[in-house]
Amino acid sequence: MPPTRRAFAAPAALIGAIVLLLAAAFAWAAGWLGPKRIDGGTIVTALDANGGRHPHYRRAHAKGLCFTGAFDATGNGAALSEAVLLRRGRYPVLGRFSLGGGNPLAGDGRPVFHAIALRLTAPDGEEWRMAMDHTPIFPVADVPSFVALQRATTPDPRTGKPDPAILAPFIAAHPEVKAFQDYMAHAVLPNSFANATYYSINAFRFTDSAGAARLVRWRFVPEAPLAGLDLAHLDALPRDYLFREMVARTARGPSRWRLELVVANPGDVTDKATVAWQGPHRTIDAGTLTLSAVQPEETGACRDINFDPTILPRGIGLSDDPLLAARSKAYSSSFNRRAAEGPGPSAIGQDLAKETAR
Ligand code: HEM
Repeated sequence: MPPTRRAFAAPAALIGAIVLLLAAAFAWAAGWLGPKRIDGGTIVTALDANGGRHPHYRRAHAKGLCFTGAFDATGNGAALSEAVLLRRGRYPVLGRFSLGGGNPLAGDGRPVFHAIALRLTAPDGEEWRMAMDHTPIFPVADVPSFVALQRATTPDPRTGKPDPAILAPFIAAHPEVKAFQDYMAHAVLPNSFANATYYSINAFRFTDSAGAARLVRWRFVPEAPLAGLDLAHLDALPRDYLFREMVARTARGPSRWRLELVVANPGDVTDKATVAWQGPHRTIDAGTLTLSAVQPEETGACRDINFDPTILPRGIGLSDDPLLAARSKAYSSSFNRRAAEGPGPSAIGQDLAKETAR
């Protein structure tokens, strides 16, 4: 019996649906559908526009100082992660202190991130790279908001300050920024790189040797007691005060921090860097970071490296926080630009060179 028209219509509709589905899948994979992805170059161009373009330097945290030291792991971190670097032992550390902002010669008296970047290396060459700020939270939680924040806070050339006509609508559309503003308004701005607590801010997924996974944020807590800069007279601070203080302090002896791993409680927000974890948490003392020597970027090993926080050892992985992937591509774009431009002289290196020439 010849097939009816109806019998032909059914497979034709099915084939049509499959073709549509494939076309949609292709469009999604190509980034034509779904949430618009922002590439690293766009993020870095927004940073350049905000801070003024400073070729040769990091597009954020441009002013820095290298250091070397060691991490002595207690072994307690093995309860959360199978990472070799959390097993009891001593591991070499390369690090970099920096201040937020894209101007490598800006003064130190600014209410900006005081920051540390670390690379811990295991005997088999495995690495754990981190970049941390002195605040437990970040102003925004996703990449479009980060780019919008750069645009909204770009100084107006006429006043040197953000244009209120652009900033006000941004703040209104981003109520999450308020938590960070409140934190900065009340927090102590450390008067030394050595007495700041440095926070991972983003959560990471730790997996132990039995395969159990937990979400963790961490912080490096200083041995040196916290003291603050005088917020009312930041302008009066000598240009390289914080960096020189660290050079002088290290000549007198090492600085130390305890690494605390903080495990998320059920219900903690783990995909938004704008939200702090409140109340008691299981906290593990994972070891001590000891800084023993500092070097200007010209002679240290921290300048020509990308402290991409997604370079992680086995046993530590990414959480669902979208900032992590964004950071990786932005750091990479910044690194590629500055690597192609060649390095420039650092603030503290210029100072030391002048002093030794005298
Ligand atoms: C979407 C969010 C973020 C973007 C787009 C971003 C962007 C950047 C860029 C472009 C650099 C320069 C990288 C290089 O040239 O090597 C940088 C450096 C840095 N960032 Fe971020 N960042 C973000 C979030 C964060 C967060 C949440 C933290 C703190 C937990 C942080 C801490 C740092 C530190 C410490 C450095 C300096 C690293 C070094 O010394 O090499 N950033 N950031």
